[in-house]
Amino acid sequence: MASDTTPGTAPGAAFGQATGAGGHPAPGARSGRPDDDRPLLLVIFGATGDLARRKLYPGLHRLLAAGSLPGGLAVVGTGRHQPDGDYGDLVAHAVAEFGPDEPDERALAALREGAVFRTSSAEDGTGLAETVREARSRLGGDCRTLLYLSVPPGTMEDLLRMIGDTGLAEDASLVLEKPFGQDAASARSLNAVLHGVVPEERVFRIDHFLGKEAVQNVLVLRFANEWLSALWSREHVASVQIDVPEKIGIEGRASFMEATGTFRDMVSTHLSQILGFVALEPPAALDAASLRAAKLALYRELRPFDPADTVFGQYDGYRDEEGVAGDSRSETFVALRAFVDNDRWRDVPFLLRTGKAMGSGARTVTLTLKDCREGPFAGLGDEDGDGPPALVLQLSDPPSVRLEVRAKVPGRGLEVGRAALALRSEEAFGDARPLEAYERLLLDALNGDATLFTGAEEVERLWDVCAPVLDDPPEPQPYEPGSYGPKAALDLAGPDGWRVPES
Ligand SMILES: NC(=O)C1=CN([C@@H]2O[C@H](COP(=O)(O)OP(=O)(O)OC[C@H]3O[C@@H](n4cnc5c(N)ncnc54)[C@H](OP(=O)(O)O)[C@@H]3O)[C@@H](O)[C@H]2O)C=CC1
Ligand SMILES: O=C1O[C@H](COP(=O)(O)O)[C@@H](O)[C@H](O)[C@H]1O
Repeated sequence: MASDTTPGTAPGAAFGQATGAGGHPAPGARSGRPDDDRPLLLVIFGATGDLARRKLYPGLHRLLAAGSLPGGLAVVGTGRHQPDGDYGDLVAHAVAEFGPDEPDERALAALREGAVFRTSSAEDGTGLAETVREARSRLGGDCRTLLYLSVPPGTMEDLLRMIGDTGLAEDASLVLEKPFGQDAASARSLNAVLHGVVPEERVFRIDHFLGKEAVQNVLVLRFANEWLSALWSREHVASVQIDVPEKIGIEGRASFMEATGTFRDMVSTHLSQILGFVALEPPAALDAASLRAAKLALYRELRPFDPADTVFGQYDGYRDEEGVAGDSRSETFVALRAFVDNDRWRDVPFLLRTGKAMGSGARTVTLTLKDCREGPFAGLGDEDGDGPPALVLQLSDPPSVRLEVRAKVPGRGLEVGRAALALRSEEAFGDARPLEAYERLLLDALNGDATLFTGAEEVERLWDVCAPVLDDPPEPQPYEPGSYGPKAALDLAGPDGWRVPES
């Protein structure tokens, strides 16, 4: 926990393909040159959408600027509707709006130069297939192709059929955005269609929270520190909170929120994936097969979410947003209490919370530790009101970690106070420039590394876990924008409450 770690000295395992000392490259390391020099064709479905503009184009720009992509790069954007104006302009505006203050002009020019748009739909992909064939032959015979489905979950299955029928998937890999399906039945059906189009080895189901440094750090903290591993169970942990509040509202994504809701958008995906990393048993290795096996085993022991332990909320004013129904019952907030029925976690509540238009954007995983049960300090109360000791992992970029402990207050006697040991990544590893989650995962997918992508079986199992709440959703309760959600959600956390980190 001390913040005096020597930069660059962290030994041992990381994620990804094996090279170098300890058998692995440092995750997120910028090599300044691509892992694979073959030309690259990226086909983005949903190319005019929010995600493409907010993350994919700025991410590609940064990767190009860092020299991490091959010179021969072409982007084919597609969707049912032609963008207003030139596609290259849309890409450039997205980089200007969501990228760095001063874009790298050469990278931007390269991105624009290789960008073309062609309309397509689930019913008709012939024009797109033609454009893709032309782009591939321009790039050369050995070009790699990545199809990125950045579209709403309900549209993927029909698009995949079209992709299969038109031959677009030949020799291509597929990245599919979350949520994967909308429930257990649709996820199973989607997997079946998908596997008829490409084998699982060429499938990359993305959950970008797994691309975040702070989320990967959960695994390193747990498994690279023997003493922390020893602490990581019901023996010492009283409760776990996974708190992902967002200050932003729906940012114009009314149709997405109305169709999907926060439970499917955030809980069945990001929060459950974080829970997976926090709670899984030690994986045999840090590769795709081992990590997926460990998560699947954990999710099989995760008790299906109980509607009685779930609170849905909707912020006041949501129904006035453009595109939202006046009587909408879509939830913009979810809090729930979950349990893992195994020897490590039996009876330890896992509290999950996320929502839009909330009072804080500080995302945290908090392991509240048990109070001393024996010895001279047994039975210490919570006189200072700060709650028991806790390990607080801040899911920020860069990450930070606080171990909140009891310590002696200087002076006569043995007065007990609270203090924190803190690790701030930017102080500890100053020069290590992290990749943004989408940059990291785009690179991994391009290089065929599926370690940080989700597997077919685990997503299906997670939908089974979600089924009781999907079948019997609680009525959304109103909450004020800028608050911490409805009162019922505050009560869910019990007497210790939700721990909101110091900013
Ligand atoms: N926005 C975000 O911050 C994030 C989004 N995601 C995920 O990314 C995916 C896309 O999200 P986002 O960009 O926000 O969504 P948008 O609502 O902005 O839609 C993306 C694109 O999908 C296309 N589309 C919509 N319906 C269809 C259809 N029936 N057939 C073909 N294309 C269709 C639209 O283009 P057109 O109308 O031209 O067809 C649209 O531009 C979702 O799965 C979401 O969960 C993940 C992380 C973050
Ligand atoms: O997948 C999604 O994630 C974003 C939050 O991701 P972040 O990395 O920008 O914090 C969320 O706002 C969006 O609703 C959801 O679709």
